[in-house]
Amino acid sequence: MTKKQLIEQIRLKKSFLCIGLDVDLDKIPSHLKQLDDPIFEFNKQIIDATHHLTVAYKPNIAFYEAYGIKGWQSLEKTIKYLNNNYPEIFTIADAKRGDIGNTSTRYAKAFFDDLNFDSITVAPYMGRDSVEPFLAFEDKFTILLALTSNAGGLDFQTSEYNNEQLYQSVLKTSLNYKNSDNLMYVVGATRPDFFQKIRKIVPHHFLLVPGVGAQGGSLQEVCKYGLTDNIGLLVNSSRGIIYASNSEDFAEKATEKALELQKEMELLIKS
Ligand SMILES: O=c1ccn([C@@H]2O[C@H](COP(=O)(O)O)[C@@H](O)[C@H]2O)c(=O)[nH]1
Repeated sequence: MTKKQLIEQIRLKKSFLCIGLDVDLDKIPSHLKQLDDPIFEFNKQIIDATHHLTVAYKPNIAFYEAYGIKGWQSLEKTIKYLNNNYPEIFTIADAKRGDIGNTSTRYAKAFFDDLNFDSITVAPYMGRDSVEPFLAFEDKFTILLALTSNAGGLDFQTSEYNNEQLYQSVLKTSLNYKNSDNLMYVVGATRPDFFQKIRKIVPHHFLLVPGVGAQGGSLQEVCKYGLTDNIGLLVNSSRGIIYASNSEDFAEKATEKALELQKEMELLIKS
């Protein structure tokens, strides 16, 4: 998918919502657990119930790897289901990869070529040659961790380094990477005070913003400085939507939660 197509979808749906598919078998409704592939069935029903309200889905790969080969098969079925039935949806593999160049290339092939995700999250710590192999893929996006939502994110990301904080250095340095137009950045919704500074460095790049919902981040606060003329945000909620109920009505309840966020987004886009 191109950035232009993503922006068109945001404008069409009046939504910059990303729904996280972080499936935990201990949390899904019990009636699904008797099925052959409960993870895929859960995802399918969540996707069918929410696709009109969201522009992106973000399976966090850890939730699939945790179930071994069966989990990986559920992931494959989920991304195929999305690509076949809702090709307009932007897909994010939240895998947080990155390694020496030839290994990064293999990660990129796995997620972009084999699984056909539109984007992947990547850790910036190993630098240019660990990130550029992902950026080499046309119409695919590399979402670099900049300032994460978790408490420990401040252990290193705000440390001073060459008279600036490490996350600022990640943003500035990565803008010089080859194909840096293919970059997006992860910035936690729990860090609203940083958005103004971040937008000074990356005024046009998309930010993937997790931390609304279960982690307590505020959509309004994120949008105050995060929104751009082309929206420039994908705001993620995982548990707050997919586990709104653990009964037979889980998909309806997910629709209700997604609709609440979409309506809030619609107002913010207008204002
Ligand atoms: O800084 C980060 C980076 C990634 N995440 C991931 O996003 C979702 C958030 O889930 P919620 O249930 O909405 O809290 C999850 O997959 C995280 O691993 C993040 O939270 N913060």
